[in-house]
Amino acid sequence: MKEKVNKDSRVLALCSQKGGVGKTTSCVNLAVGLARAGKKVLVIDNDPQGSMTASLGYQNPDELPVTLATILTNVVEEETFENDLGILAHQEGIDLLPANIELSGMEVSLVNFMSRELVLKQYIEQIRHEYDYILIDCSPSLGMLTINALACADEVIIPVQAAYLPVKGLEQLIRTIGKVRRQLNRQLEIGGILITMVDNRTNYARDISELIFNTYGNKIHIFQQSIPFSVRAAEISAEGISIFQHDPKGKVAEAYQMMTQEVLMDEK
Ligand SMILES: Nc1ncnc2c1ncn2[C@@H]1O[C@H](COP(=O)(O)OP(=O)(O)OP(=O)(O)O)[C@@H](O)[C@H]1O
Ligand SMILES: [Mg+2]
Repeated sequence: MKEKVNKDSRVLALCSQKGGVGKTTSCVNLAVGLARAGKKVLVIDNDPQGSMTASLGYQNPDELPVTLATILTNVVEEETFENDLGILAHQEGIDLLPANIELSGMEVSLVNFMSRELVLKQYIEQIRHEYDYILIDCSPSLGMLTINALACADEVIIPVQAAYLPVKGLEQLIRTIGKVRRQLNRQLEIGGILITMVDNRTNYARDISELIFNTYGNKIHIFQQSIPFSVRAAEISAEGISIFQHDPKGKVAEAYQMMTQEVLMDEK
């Protein structure tokens, strides 16, 4: 049977060099949100910490024999491989390409490779027809792995934690995205800033949200729906499931559901 060619697949990278802002949590919940809306979704763990891999139930990522590092090595060495190599199926209907500490070696070994920024892109081009959405969870750095994600993404989603002044870090990230757009990937767009961990009881969180809207609102899309702070969100990584299964009636599930709708509305 001929495979369905999906020309409209979207590749979204969740990216911020600031650590702990909710990239992985948002990647997991957006992915499951999209799957619940009937989309075929692959998440790629592009972080040697393997946090998303652990969050999706593989608590010891270092024991996994085939990961993103295997795939990238195959691409570099021009080995042919099956599209489903290394893909794990999660109980909530999404596919996962896991990562572990082995990926940190790629950061170095890619440097000597000729098309070092386009290694992940080669893989994505091989598999993207099989998915509606491919989500890439980046590590908190702007190193070679993150550049690889930006070089193959259609859009970047930038989670920003509503608890500190993000302006400086954001400027650097936006500059990097501009550079990648000019030099490597003319399609790249900023899909939006997602404000996370909002504690509505504090004025501070409200001030930060307002500041982000005032500073960037006229040039970058900011998701209308922000993600509230809740210990329920922090619990999911230990459970290996999304917020939709862990606390389906809670405010975080509702927020990710609404945010997912915003992503779906942007489909071209
Ligand atoms: N809405 C939320 N409310 C409360 N805690 C949250 C929320 N979202 C995420 N967390 C917790 O905050 C921490 C950081 O979140 P997460 O791992 O998603 O961030 P990250 O940007 O991927 O981090 P890193 O930069 O290390 O990859 C985690 O312990 C997570 O469980
Ligand atoms: Mg993370």
